[in-house]
Amino acid sequence: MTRSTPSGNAPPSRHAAVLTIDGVSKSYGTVRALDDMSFSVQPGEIFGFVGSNGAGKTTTMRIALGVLSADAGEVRIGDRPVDLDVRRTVGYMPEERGLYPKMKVGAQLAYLAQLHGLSRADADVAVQRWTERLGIDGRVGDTVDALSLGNQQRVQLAAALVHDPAVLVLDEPFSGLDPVAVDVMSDVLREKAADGVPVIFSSHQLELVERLCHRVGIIAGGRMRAIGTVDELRARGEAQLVVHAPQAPAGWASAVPGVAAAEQSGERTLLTLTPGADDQAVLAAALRTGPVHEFTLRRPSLTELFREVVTA
Ligand SMILES: Nc1ncnc2c1ncn2[C@@H]1O[C@H](COP(=O)(O)OP(=O)(O)OP(=O)(O)O)[C@@H](O)[C@H]1O
Repeated sequence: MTRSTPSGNAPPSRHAAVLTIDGVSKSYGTVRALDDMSFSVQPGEIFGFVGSNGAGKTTTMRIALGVLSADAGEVRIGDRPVDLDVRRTVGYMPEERGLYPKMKVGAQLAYLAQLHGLSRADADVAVQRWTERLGIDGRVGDTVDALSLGNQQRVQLAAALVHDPAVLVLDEPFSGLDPVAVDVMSDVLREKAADGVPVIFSSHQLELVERLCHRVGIIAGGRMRAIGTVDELRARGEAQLVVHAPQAPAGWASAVPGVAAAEQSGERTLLTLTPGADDQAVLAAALRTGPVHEFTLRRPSLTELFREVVTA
């Protein structure tokens, strides 16, 4: 029996494609929406794309799908530029949504699956599978406009998934979903990623992004301002310490080396450290004032980092 090794000689699966945005620029008239945007999303990676309103997220995603052309730069899936054939392998959820309101849910999903190359029989199986998974199997006979907005969004996600895409590009897929639907959507994205699909989605729900994404890109003014795992990004932010030293006199920390700022609140002090500061020296200084009941390193949340990055 022959068996391929994990690192081995097996042919790459059809999902093993990197999504690469390479030096993409785009202007609408005089508005420069994207300015030399570059990043890539690996197979199996969930990439969160965050930025203020108008930062360029939708423009990037539309160019990634090939529905909008770039002025400069290129998008590739694997080593292939995005053309019509490659587009059919992408599952896309547009921000403006794109369903036919008067068409029945089941028929519409089957039609979209066939547009992406599935046979009628395979399309029916996929529609059954994804409507069940997304909790809308009871609505397949209804027209889209008879559904609530959240359920329309579930249909929209089903539309992005019915053809078993090799890449998922989702523009604000979580907006307007109830907490149960958020959980279902999150599970689906994790499953697709575990199956080797590169997943990119934009969102303003930063706690969700922090929880779900392997890596995050923060964009502002059409440029990538920060990119990395959440831990990497948080490590770049200012380190802060919460110190509970009840006998410490006011101003005890101001002369401690490595302390850039100190803010006293009752018996606790919030210290902002200079880069590379020795927290153990700070602990020793705190202990010289008496007992220390709490000494906690605090890193900024993604929301705090976001504010820092987009206002810089
Ligand atoms: N069709 C268009 N015509 C003119 N300007 C546009 C067009 N589409 C987008 N823009 C401009 O390009 C910039 C980027 O917009 P884009 O929609 O990509 O941002 P976004 O990050 O998706 O924002 P949001 O979070 O609000 O959805 C903005 O300044 C926007 O006004």
